[in-house]
Amino acid sequence: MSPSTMLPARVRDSVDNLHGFMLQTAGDAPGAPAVVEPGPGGELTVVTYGELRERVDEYADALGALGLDVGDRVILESHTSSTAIAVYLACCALGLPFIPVSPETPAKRLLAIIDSARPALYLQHEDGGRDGVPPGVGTARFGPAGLRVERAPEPRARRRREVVGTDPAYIIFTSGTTGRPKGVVMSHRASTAFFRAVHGLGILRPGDRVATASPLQFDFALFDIGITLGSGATLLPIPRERLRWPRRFVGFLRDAGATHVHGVPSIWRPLLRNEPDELATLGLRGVLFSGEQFPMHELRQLRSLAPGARIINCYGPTESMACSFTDVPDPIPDDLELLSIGHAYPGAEMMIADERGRPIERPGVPGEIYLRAPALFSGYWDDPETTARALVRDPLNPASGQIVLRTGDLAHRGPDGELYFRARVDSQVQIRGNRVELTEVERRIAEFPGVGAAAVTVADGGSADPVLCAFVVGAPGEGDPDRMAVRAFCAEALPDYMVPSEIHVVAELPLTENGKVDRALLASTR
Ligand SMILES: Nc1ncnc2c1ncn2[C@@H]1O[C@H](COS(=O)(=O)NC(=O)C[C@H](N)c2cccc(Br)c2)[C@@H](O)[C@H]1O
Repeated sequence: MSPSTMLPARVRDSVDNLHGFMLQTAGDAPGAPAVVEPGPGGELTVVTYGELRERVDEYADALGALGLDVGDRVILESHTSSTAIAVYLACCALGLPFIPVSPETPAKRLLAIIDSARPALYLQHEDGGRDGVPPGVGTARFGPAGLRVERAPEPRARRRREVVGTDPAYIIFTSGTTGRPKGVVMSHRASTAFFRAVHGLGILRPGDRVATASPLQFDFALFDIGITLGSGATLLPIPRERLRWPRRFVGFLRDAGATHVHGVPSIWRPLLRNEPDELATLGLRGVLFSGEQFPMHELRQLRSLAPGARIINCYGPTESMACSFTDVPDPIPDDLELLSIGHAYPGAEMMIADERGRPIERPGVPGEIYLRAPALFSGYWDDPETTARALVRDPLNPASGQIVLRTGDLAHRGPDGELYFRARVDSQVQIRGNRVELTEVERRIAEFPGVGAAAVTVADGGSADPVLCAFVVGAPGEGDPDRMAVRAFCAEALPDYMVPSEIHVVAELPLTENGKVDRALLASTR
């Protein structure tokens, strides 16, 4: 059933669209809880699927009245919330590509995104603090009372009639290495195909309560929204300020009755260090992590504090949403040094190939991961050259016209064909003429008994070779690791050019907006 807008229906139930996919439960069980979030007074309130659908219809009517055309972009500045989800699904129903940004996004970066995406409308919360949105972009505020337009979008020609499955559903702007933001465009067909395939893995079911830790501008958040609502489960957006206070983080999980926690590995570091006993009493049934490797000591500790929980290692770039979901073994074998990223989700396939695109079959030989899947991004916004480097002809059958994704990640195959992530292709450096994978050095340092997590960067060595710098935090419950002992531990297993010249013990590792370890910042602060 499409929203009751004044316009003729733009989306038919038979056409792939995230709106229909995520609200099917609203039809089956309107009374089921969709989102649990702090209300105006801070107390936890429940928004049911039926209430969510009503909000979506209200926002679709309000947005529909602005005369926007299919394909006109809408930027939403918000944390994850039932209102943000209602705006997101209303945009899907009207074919308005959704661009999420978080309130923490710096003004300069936001202006770069606006300059690139040329949105029709900029939406922020009723009491959002953003100003200075350039003229030419409509502005409005949303809240429980609905939508309030401040500056109407410019009138535009209406060329489109229906939302088509290959139309963009959302655009995620990631911080491109060149500093110019890269917009990853994902279509309705790709994202619904992905969620349908992943649904078969049985990660969630109705009644599960999923605490989501990622900011809205990270596709991890859109994944959590999609897989939770698509499974008829309940989403618990973790208030941002709680993530930084372990006791309040655990308190939220307990008060909201979380059964599952989804987030990048780094969200666990403060909890494991400061509130292990509280964590152990939560009775979590599932943990899903993605975005970076989970340091082995920390993962072992989490495993012991959530006995019986299904812990899933989810690997994949935003350009594909994800490639694989691999269960962490329970128990984790003592001699396990490297987590597998397994095989692609059902209906997709990962293969590895060398620099010249020749497939690699032999176990242990590293190569770049290529993904064959129905759920690939449409391309980078307004950047055909970079797109052509990522969406390439199938190396196995170039003549076929099939397009596969070059992930930019290095991996090798294990004995049963399962993959092991090694590094980003662009994170390899040359030290004294030797190729060094920074991730390999990090992994070795993180094996040292007293180290909880490590990050390795290269600092410009001036005229000489780049200098390997390691930043380490102590293992939970341990003091500062002995730097000389760490260095000796590296020298036992790594060639001398891979032994860090500098080892800095830090209280914590700095994180990016998306919660990953911020290596660029570490490299610049040495
Ligand atoms: N599990 C791992 N082990 C190791 N290295 C990982 C893992 N997952 C990623 N990465 C790295 O992060 C890169 C990608 O970064 S990204 O584009 O910001 N996307 C992400 O991080 C998040 C990713 N889209 C995602 C998040 C949640 C659910 C789904 Br479904 C998909 C990958 O190319 C890898 O280099």
